[in-house]
Amino acid sequence: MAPDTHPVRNPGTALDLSVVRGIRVNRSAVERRVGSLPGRRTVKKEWQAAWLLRAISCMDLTTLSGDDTPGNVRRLCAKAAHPLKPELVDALGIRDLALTTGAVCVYHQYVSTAVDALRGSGIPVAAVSTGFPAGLSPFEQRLAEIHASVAAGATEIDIVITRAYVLTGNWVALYDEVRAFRDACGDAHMKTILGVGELATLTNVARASMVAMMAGSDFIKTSTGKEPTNATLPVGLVMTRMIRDFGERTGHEVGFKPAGGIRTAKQAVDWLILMKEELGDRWLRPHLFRFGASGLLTDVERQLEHYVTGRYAAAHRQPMV
Ligand SMILES: O=C[C@H](O)COP(=O)(O)O
Repeated sequence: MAPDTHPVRNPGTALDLSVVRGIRVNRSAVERRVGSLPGRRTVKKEWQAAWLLRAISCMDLTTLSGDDTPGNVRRLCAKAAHPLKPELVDALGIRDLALTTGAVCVYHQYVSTAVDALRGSGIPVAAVSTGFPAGLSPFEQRLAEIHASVAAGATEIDIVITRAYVLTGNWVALYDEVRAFRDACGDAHMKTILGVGELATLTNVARASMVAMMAGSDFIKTSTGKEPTNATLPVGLVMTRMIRDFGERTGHEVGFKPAGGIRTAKQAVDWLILMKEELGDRWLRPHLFRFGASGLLTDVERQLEHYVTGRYAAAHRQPMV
């Protein structure tokens, strides 16, 4: 299944400060709602495999390590194109699906390596950009980084915001920054990383989400994977409620990408349940939902193997991606 292309983009709106300042989040209500989610939709065994295949198709298979090499990136791309072992594909009866991950996500340095490795596969390359992960390099340098990654063939750009703008309530500066990044992206789709673990409150997360969408983000993304706290379900609930709210106000659909610390098939299913409950089935497809994850595919493959054979593969037989 070649990843869905993004049919429509979010053009954004003017910054509406009265909307942004009017947003307040009640943490205990959020926690109650998150606590009720697992009981709402038990995923039956036979459906579990289908949900895990969906998780693969929505995965930005990621490597963002200081020791990345061209060889690692090429191996990651091969895995993205063929995420499951051929014998597992046959046992699941999904050869015709031609399943791939949603994208491969790398540092700028490896965009051209990934583009070459994925040529002909239809799998997009996403680049983390704008001084990832802290986002504190000079502004012109951050813009230049976007231009360079787009020129190298990235069709998705994951930008990071200046967290200080959120922490000081400088919504105009945040809007202008994200808008400038969006302009620099051109036709590349932009995912805006909020760095939620550094935003102090859920109200800040909600307001930053709204400003990022007003400024034209195609996706909002929780984390870089480098903050002390990354993707959590309460934060996910707040961000998806903002996506719903923005959609109701403007008619624009914005995607969601939880990232950082998502390593198990069970976590993946929890996130898919959240999306289905909060935003509906349209947000279970790669044009509106992605996992940002470096290690998740390993466990998903392991669980699918268990589903098929009734036992787990020995750890040494499970390739690390
Ligand atoms: O954007 C993706 C994240 O950096 C991945 O984080 P992870 O390595 O914890 O899965």
